[in-house]
Amino acid sequence: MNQPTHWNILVPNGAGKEQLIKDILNNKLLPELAGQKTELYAASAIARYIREEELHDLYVVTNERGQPLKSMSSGERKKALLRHILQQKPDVLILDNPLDSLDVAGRTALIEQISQLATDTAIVNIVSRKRDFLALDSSHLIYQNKTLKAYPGESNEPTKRWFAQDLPAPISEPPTSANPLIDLRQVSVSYSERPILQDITWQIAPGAFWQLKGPNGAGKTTLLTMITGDNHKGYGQDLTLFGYKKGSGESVWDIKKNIGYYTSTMTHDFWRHQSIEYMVISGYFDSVGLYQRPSELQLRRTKEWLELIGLEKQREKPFVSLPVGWRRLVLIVRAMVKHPPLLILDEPTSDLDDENTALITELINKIANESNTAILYVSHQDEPGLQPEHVFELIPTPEGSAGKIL
Ligand SMILES: Nc1ncnc2c1ncn2[C@@H]1O[C@H](COP(=O)(O)OP(=O)(O)OP(=O)(O)O)[C@@H](O)[C@H]1O
Repeated sequence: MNQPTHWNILVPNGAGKEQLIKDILNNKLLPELAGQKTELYAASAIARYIREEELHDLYVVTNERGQPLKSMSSGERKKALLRHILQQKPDVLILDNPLDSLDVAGRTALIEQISQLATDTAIVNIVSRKRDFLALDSSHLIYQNKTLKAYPGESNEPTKRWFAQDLPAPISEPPTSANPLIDLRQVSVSYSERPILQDITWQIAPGAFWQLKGPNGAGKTTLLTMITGDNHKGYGQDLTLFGYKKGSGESVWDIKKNIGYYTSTMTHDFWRHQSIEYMVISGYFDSVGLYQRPSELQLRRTKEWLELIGLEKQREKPFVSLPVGWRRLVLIVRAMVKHPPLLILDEPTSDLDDENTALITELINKIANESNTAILYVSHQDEPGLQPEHVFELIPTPEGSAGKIL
C-alpha cells in the first residue's frame, strides 16, 4: 500500500478556517482526497454531537463510563470524540487545532496515536499556531486569501508592543475589602458519588496573579464554579467568597459584583448585534441584557479603554465585525472595566494565532502590573508570555483531586 500524504496547515485567525474545512470536505481544496472516507476532529463536531444529545436524546459519542458528552469536561470530550472517530476507520482525518484543551498527557497520547495512524490514514492538521504542527512527513502550507500556499517559515519581525497608554482608573472604590478574597477550606465535591475534588484548601489574596492547572477532568471548571458561587455543592462547606460565608444569605450579585469573567467560548456566543462601545460599557453592569443609562464617568472611562486598545474610532462598529483576537481583547476589557477584585480568565489564548496570543498576553500582563485586581487564569499549556506569581495545581487521586501550590 502507498504511504498516504499528510498536510500541516497554518491558518491565522480571520483567514476563514471554517471555509477551509468546508472546501476540503467538498473537495474544492486538496482534491486528491476526493472519494475517501473522511472524519473531522474538531470542536465544531463536538458541538454537533452535543446538539444531538440535547435535541434528540441521541448519545453517539460517550466514554468508557457511558457518560454523555454534555457533562464531560472539555478534554474528556476531545478524547471521547477521537475514540469514536478511530472506530470509524477513516481514510482521511482532518484535525482542527487538535492539541487545544488537552493536558500534557493527553497531547502526548494524541501525538502518538496520530503518528501511528499516519501509516495508513491521510492526516490534515489545521492549526492556529506553528508550535502545533505535527512531526509528520508532510507538506507545510499556510491558508491566506482563501488559497493554500507553501508555508514560508517563521517571520523575523521584532515583537510588536500594542499598548502605550496606562490602564484607565477605576470609577469607584472596590466592592470588598476582604482579605483573602477567596477562602476555601477542605472543600470537596462529588458527582453521582464519584469524588472530583477532595479537601481543597486555597486562599486568593487581593492583587495576586494565579494560574490554575491540572489534567483534563481534574476539576478545574468545577473549582471555578465554587469560586463564582455558581455551584450548589458549595453549600454546607467551609467556603468564604469576598467576605461572605457561603450560605449566610448572600445573593448571587453580592458575589458577581466582585468578579470579571472571561471564557473563550464567549467570543462566539454572545452579543452578536452590539457595537464595540456597548460591549465595553456593558461591563459596568452586572446584569447582562438589562441596559441602564451609563454615567458620564462610565462613558469617559469607556473612551479611555477604547483608546488604550486602539478601537476608539471604530467604537460604533458591530462587535462581530472585529477579528477574533480583537473580539477577545474587547471581552477581556469588558470583564475588567469595573476593576473587579478578581478577574477570571478561562483559557484566554486557546484557538488564537501567534500574533493574537501576543496581543492578549500583553493586555493580561498590563492588568497584572497596573491594577489591584487579582487574576486567576486557567490554561492547559503554559503560555511563555505569562508569568503568574503562583500556581495551584489539581492532582487527581482515586478519592478526588487534591490541590498543590507550586
Ligand atoms: N454535571 C456533571 N455530572 C457528572 N459528572 C460531571 C458533571 N460535571 C463535571 N463532571 C465530571 O467532573 C470531572 C471534572 O470536570 P471539570 O470540567 O471540572 O474538569 P476540568 O479540570 O475543567 O477538565 P478539562 O481540563 O478537560 O476542561 C470530569 O470527570 C467531568 O466528567
